[in-house]
Amino acid sequence: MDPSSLLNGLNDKQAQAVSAPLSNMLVLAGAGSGKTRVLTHRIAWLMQQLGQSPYSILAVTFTNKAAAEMRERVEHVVGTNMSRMWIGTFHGLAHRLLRTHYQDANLPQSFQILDSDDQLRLLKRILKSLNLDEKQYPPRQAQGYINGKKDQGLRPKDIENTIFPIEQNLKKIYEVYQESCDRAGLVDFAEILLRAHELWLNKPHILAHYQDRFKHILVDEFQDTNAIQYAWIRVLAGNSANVMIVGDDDQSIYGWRGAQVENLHRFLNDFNGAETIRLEQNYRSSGNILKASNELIANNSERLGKSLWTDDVEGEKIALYCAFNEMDEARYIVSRIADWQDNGGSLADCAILYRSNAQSRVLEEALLHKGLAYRIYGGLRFFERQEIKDAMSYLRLMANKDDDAAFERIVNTPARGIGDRTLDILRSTARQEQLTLWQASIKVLNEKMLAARASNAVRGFMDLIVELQQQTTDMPLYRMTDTVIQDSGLKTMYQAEKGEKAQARIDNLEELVTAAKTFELPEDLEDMGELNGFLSHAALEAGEGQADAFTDAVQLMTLHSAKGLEFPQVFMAGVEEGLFPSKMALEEGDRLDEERRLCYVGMTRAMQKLTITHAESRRIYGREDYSRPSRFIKEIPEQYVDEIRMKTKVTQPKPSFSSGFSSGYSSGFSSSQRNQKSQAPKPSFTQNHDSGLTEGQRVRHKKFGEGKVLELEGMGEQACVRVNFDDYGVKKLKVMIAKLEGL
Ligand SMILES: Nc1ncnc2c1ncn2[C@@H]1O[C@H](COP(=O)(O)OP(=O)(O)OP(=O)(O)O)[C@@H](O)[C@H]1O
Ligand SMILES: [Mg+2]
Repeated sequence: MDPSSLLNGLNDKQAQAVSAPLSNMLVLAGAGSGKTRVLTHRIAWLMQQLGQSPYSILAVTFTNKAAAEMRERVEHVVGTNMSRMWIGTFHGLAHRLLRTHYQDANLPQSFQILDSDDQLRLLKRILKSLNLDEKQYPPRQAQGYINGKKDQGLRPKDIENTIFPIEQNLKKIYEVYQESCDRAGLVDFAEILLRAHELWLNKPHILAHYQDRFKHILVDEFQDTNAIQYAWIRVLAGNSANVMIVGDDDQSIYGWRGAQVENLHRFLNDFNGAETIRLEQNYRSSGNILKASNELIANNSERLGKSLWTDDVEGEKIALYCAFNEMDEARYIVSRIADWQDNGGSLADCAILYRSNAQSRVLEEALLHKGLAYRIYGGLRFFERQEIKDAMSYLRLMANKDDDAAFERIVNTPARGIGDRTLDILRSTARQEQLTLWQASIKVLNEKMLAARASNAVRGFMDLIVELQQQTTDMPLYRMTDTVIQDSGLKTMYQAEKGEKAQARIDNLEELVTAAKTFELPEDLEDMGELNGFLSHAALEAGEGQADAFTDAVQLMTLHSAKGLEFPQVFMAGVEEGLFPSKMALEEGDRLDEERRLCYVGMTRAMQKLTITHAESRRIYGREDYSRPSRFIKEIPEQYVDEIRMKTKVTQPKPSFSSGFSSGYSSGFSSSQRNQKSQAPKPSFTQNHDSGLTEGQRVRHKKFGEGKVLELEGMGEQACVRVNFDDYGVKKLKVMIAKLEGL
């Protein structure tokens, strides 16, 4: 391919970064300046112009969604299958390493991931067992302490003893917590990274293998790496890999979770000959939005300093709407989205961003009321919902009987007469004998430590798990999931609850079967088995995968999860003192700058139109607050803002807004304000293929039986096909190997 075509559509600075000789490099630039685009093109350049194999490339992105997009974009540019390239989040990649080298990492093959909710439950139990008062040692604080230490690479033995009893006890909690995770084969999120780092340090032959392999390491959003992530990359890179990092100090928004923006400087010191390339042209936002964002962020001190310009038109001013209350705010936003849609715009072009997850409920109600489809990223994550976690816990316990977190969750769900007293006996036996709860139950039963009824109940539970496991061994994953939902009694339990909420829970359980059906285990992880693969997928990709990509829907997410994304229409809701900046940030002075960066991230997501809203009163977290507009609004010069006046109050609510959304605002806006270009939907390609297969065709596979071809990609030896098998769900197969028979 002609090298210039890879550089087409790039400015000089971008082209310089993409086509640089092999070296270490930092691309430091503001929002929307094409950092991610440079990273993607660089990967293509490495392969096409410098003859590097995808096998030698490791790319780290911030979300699984971003990873999938990047893989797709690179495949599109280079036209080959990139399955041999490793690309993912820090957690996803580290998890993959641990799965592959579980023995060297001292983990059982069936180890499971402990999410933050389960982690908290486990800690509560540990506090109790140590006789520590939850008031003096709030479980969340202990959780923060443990995760914080792990993020710094510290085990309990690495933490110095202090004379302060609280610290000593926190350390003790960490110790006991870790022992019980290790016993149960559970790793929390921070542990995944820490163990992967320890794997480098303790197993030189494994490190050598990967150092030999990954000659090229590329990391997006580097400003948000924490100490352990930095160390992991540093060790892996050794002295020979070429590392390209891209980042923006103004978008560092995870300081509260241990991210260290100093890692950008550290990189320049630690990596030989690292050069900095700065990009200054913004291609995303129209003039007013960009200038307003620049002015806002200029209020921060200690910036590396960047200037961003655009040659795009001034565009529309930022709309600022002051609502009576949160319902009026939601209604306003929704009415604007409906207008946008009426003018031919697509819903997916609209994003509503908020500071706190709790804000989403009112927005959801307003969207439902208006009949607009929406999708939530993060927050109410599918795999975090109660009923899903219940069902997954059955699967987890079937995969690994020592999984204490799963045991605790379902031992009496649905209720089967195992009360607190019985559980206390199980827990204390487990603690005294250093056993897991499952092992402790066996002992308690054998030694007849329980009254007959309790003992029958525990036995019944254990039998159920063993039976479920035996009965489903040879089933495809989705049938296994379905069987568990039915035979565990979960479905019956939720059916008995009645009401809309219960129905939603049943719908979700059914959706879980679909999720299992469409789950694809990556080829190189086949050893771990479909069940373990699915469980890890649920823990790692919670929420990101929930979206049905085919429905046009408004996107709702927190400001944090909007990082790296862009939308023609952005609404920032609840921009009020105490909410954004948050109360906590206001109390701890040094966090104000980080909130401002978060505001900058939010504003710079907007391409054509940014709307900022705040409410005079707001009911949130169960109380009513009267609030002032955020200081961030005042920091945006007036010339970029169009303040929307509320229409005169109407006493009669509009009929279509009879419930809940009946406050003052009465009509939509003049259409002159809405002449935004709408974006055409992406075309979908149906291709013919040199394999002789076509999309939509029915085929037969020796093992998986009959199914329908969903998608074909790549050519020749690399050609792959995705087939939805009637009994086994979606599988991605190499055409050469699969030997599909057309029907
Ligand atoms: N040279 C260019 N010509 C035209 N469009 C470009 C160019 N470079 C980037 N873009 C477009 O500008 C937008 C922003 O690019 P990109 O997402 O790579 O920026 P970024 O620096 O990674 O932003 P963020 O800091 O928000 O992650 C994208 O739509 C991208 O396709
Ligand atoms: Mg980016």
